[in-house]
Amino acid sequence: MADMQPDPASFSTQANALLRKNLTYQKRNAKTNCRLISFPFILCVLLKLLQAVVDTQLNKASNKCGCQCVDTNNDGTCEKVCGLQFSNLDQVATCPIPSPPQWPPLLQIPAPEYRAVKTGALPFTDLPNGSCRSTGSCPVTVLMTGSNQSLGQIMAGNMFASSLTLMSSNVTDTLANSALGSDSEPRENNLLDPGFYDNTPLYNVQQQCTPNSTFSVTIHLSPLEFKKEVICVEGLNLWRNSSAEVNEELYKGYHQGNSEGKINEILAAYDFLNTDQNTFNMSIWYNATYKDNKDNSNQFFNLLRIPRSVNLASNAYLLLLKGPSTRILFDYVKEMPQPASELRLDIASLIGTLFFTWVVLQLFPVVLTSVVYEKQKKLRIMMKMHGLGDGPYWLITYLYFLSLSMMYIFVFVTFGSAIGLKFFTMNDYGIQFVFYFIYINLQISVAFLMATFFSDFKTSTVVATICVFGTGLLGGFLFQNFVEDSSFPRGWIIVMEFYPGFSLYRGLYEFGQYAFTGNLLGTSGMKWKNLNDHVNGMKDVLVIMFVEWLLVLFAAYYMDQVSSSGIGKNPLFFLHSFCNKKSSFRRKSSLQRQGSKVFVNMDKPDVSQEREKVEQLLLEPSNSHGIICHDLKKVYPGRDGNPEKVAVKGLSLALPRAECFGMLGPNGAGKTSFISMMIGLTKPTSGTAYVQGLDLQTQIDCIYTCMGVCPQHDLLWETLTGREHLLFYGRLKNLKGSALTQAVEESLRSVNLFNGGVADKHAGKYSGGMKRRLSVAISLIGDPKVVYMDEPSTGLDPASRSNLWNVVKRAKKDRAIILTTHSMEEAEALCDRLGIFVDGSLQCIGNPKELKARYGGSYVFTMTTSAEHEVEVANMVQQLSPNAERTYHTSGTQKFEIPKHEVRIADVFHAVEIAKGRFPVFAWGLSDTTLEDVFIKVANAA
Ligand SMILES: Nc1ncnc2c1ncn2[C@@H]1O[C@H](COP(=O)(O)OP(=O)(O)OP(=O)(O)O)[C@@H](O)[C@H]1O
Repeated sequence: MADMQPDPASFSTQANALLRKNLTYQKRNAKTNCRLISFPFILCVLLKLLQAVVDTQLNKASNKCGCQCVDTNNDGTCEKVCGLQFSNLDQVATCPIPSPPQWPPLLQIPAPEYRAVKTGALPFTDLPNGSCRSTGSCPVTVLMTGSNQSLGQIMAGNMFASSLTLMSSNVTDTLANSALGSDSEPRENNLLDPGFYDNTPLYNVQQQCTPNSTFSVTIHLSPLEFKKEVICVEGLNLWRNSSAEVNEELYKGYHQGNSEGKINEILAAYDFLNTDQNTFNMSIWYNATYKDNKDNSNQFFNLLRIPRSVNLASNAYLLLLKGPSTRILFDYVKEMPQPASELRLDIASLIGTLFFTWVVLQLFPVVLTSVVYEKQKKLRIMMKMHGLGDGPYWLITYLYFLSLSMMYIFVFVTFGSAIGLKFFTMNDYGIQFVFYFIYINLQISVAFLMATFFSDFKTSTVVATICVFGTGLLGGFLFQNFVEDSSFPRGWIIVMEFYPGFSLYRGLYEFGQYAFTGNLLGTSGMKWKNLNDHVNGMKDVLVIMFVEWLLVLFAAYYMDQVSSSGIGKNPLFFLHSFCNKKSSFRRKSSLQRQGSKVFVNMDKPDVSQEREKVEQLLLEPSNSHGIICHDLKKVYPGRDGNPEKVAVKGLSLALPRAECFGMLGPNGAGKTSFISMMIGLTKPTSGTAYVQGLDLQTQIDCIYTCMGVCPQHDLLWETLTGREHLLFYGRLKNLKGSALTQAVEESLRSVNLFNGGVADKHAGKYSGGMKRRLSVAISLIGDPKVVYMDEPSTGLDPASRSNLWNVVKRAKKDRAIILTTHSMEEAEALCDRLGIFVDGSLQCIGNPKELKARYGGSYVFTMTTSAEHEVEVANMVQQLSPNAERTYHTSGTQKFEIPKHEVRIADVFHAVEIAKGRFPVFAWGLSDTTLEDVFIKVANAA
């Protein structure tokens, strides 16, 4: 049997068909496209405008470097000179510093009560006793490691001259208090904070001093000089031979303590860098030795190097991105990075990060709702029923959304770069591409996975929108509270990064940070080599997202297979067979299994006979039948206190090729349940069916390749034309080139949709009847061997209906068609055989004539007279046929059923003529039994 199937379309043909359909559909949705594409433009322009507004504010005289008219040449002429010396605190940050001096090493000295002391939790014995904290006499402890101890000692000597110096503020002029010094709460290194520039060149401190004595140092910020009071501080330099030693000691202490609380103690004890325990950055310890590229020597001061300058930028992100920061500054920057006027907040970077998160996220609802929409509107299953395999569907839908999303991001990045947003221009485009690519893939996979849990696209839209905003907020919240807090366990951050919104935010934040810092320092943004930076989370984010993408994609495919798209597959579906498996063996075995259940219902010999025919066919397979249903049963489980419902009770039916079988039945009889099983919308509770020799239970995907369906409700894309629908389904049925064009034209002509340009009108603009005709045309295109039509002529005018009937009549010549209808006229006109289905089972089966003969072996005689002559009419009928039965009687009109074998038509005419002579007869009639009479009779009897 299986060899009789038409060649199914190959994977690439199906993919091609779907791709073309999607592209046409996308082209039609011009409004949505414009909105989608213009959004990045609008956003970029908005960012640029914002930047301009901020710049305007910063460029106001009150915020700009102060200027004065100075007689520089002593010739009485005034020349405008700007500079630090003419600026107040609001202006000073924007002053350019010509020929900036070398940036000196800076060290923040914690207040005495925070300095490192000996504690039980620490293995160090060379720290001072804790009592010094109360007296304020704790030395400033610096732990040094490296291979060159003498260099370290010399440098330390410079820092802490003799027993130690250093430094505090009390700036003598316009500069604000030093950020560095013995303030008990040292301030953050806000780039707008003038204290930031207040760097004391330690190497100038040459003189001996005793603790707490003060002396004045000169700060050279050419051409300016500042005098500054510094305080001598006692220092304690501890040498360790390697950072490994430091680590070991530190962690030993930690592990011995075996308590998380211990880490805080350790941090407190070592908090010689910082008064804020949470900002203690362990990485400073690890990087105790640092190789200077210039002289290739190990420089101890890099021990305290800021792990990456990006942290500086985080302070500049004002409130939004502000978090605890690394507060030590011990860096060696060659020169002031830029004129101070350039040191302003890159608001665009900041807002860019937030907006961009939102922009990328907003693609999520687009994908989710589209997938759920196709599922809810049954378009997905409709395509599947016409042969679109899961593979091509997944591939094309996935690639489609991927290209759409990538295009969207490409437009955004290109335009953003074109207008000079640092966020894009400063960071390596390669890293950006990889990041966006992986994230977009993850996002689409998550949308696909979520789509398997939704059946209503409106709900999914709401959920997706909540997800987007929730993700933004949660991502931002988590980030603000944990990532920037260097004491937060890294393991937890990695766990949090499994939440895609968080990883997105993290990645974009890293880009923003690098861009900002690069811009600030006049260097570059994130480069590939920066992925290895200790505190750069990008690498983790990329790896996590990549792994997650693969896992989610697999989960989405699996869930899609077992839970949705019509018959959900067995959870172990991947172990099952493929299309080309012969099914005859299965038939026999299933028959043998169920043989004992077969019963013969002598009340319905035609139904029993059909069942026997099915048994016979299953034992001796032949090619003669397109559909064989064997004991097909559907039971809906009880819900909300209702009992279970047996909708189809063991239906057996065999349909030869080239037969149109009509299924009649009252409402709720189970017709739709039967058709739904046959087209793979629901799973049979028991029994099975063979379509073209393929088992419905296990080979539904293969059955789809030779099946056509005209569903009860038209499943069409509103913005595709009738022709485009047929082209799409034709391609799915493996029609190509001129054969496709010809089939589509013929099809359009046959359902009267060809002339007058109707074929090229959007289906959304079709009348109900036109949609119905298109649905019928779709079900027949590509020569499917089995076709299901659920009330195909509903809503058609008589002319269209007759036209449609002709189409079906032509079509049934070489295919099996199952048709449900409530129109007896249609059933009689189209169906070779009929079955009347009541309460889940067939009550009778046969061709219309047989049924009428079997169930309607009588004539119907009707006569209308005045009321007083009713009895005479009844007597007349009684004389004609003693077994006649009055079936209807009201105010002079009576209806009788007269057994055909008891009467001759001529006798009836003769009797009526006589009656007319005796009393007035207003109307009379004699008719044969109609199918409707049979239907009512059978339905009532059942
Ligand atoms: N999903 C379901 N869950 C529970 N019961 C159902 C479900 N679908 C249908 N039924 C019940 O099964 C019976 C058969 O319904 P079905 O829709 O198959 O009848 P029908 O012959 O197609 O009716 P109509 O001609 O009105 O479309 C009805 O009693 C119906 O209430």
